[in-house]
Amino acid sequence: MAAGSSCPLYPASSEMASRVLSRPVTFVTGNAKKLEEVIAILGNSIPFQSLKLELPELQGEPEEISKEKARLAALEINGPVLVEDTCLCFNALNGLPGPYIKWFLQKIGHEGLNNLLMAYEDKSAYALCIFSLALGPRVEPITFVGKTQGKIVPPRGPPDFGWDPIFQPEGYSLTYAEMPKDEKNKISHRSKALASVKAHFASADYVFQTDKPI
Ligand SMILES: O=c1nc[nH]c2c1ncn2[C@H]1C[C@H](O)[C@@H](COP(=O)(O)OP(=O)(O)OP(=O)(O)O)O1
Ligand SMILES: [Mg+2]
Repeated sequence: MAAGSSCPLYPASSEMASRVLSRPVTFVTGNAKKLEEVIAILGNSIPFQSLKLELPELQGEPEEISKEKARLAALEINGPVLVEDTCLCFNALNGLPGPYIKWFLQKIGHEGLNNLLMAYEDKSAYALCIFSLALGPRVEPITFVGKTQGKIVPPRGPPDFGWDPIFQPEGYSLTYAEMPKDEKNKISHRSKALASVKAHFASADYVFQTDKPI
């Protein structure tokens, strides 16, 4: 879903409806696994490049955290950027750990996350991905949200990406970690959000001046 904002772009000429971006969008993340998935899901649909950068993250509501990341990234890059923030939300805990999942995972691991739900019958959870696109440093970011419902289970599958081993999406008997990558990428929070990003680019009619030096 795109929470709208006006586009700041400058038309190439007054007659042209297309919007010209000075260069391809830079996807900024410090997480190589996220980047792998974004590359696999986007394919050639949007011209983009990537930059590995650890951005400071606000505390607060997921959408604001993601937007603020985009603002900081756009300032850093001085151009169009795409970032995302991912949450893992436990229904029994009213959505926590949510955006703080990275720190929970780091400190208490898969077992600790399961233990958080020990006192509750309700093990349901959802994975939430919020992409923010900022077309430049002075432009309000636009957000795109993807959500996948599931439940928290004892870890199964390779532990190579975050909380994948403990998240079993609804309607599946495998955890994200046990699924073949292309299967996860069909149903994941990230692919749902990226479907909206792609739709936005398909309808926005941007023109990329890829010949310009960065
Ligand atoms: O599909 C996923 N499957 C499993 N784990 C995942 C997934 N997506 C993010 N994760 C992990 C990474 C981090 O521990 C936390 C989100 O935190 P988040 O701030 O969004 O990611 P990050 O700091 O690793 O990268 P970034 O530089 O883009 O902020 O959940
Ligand atoms: Mg982060």
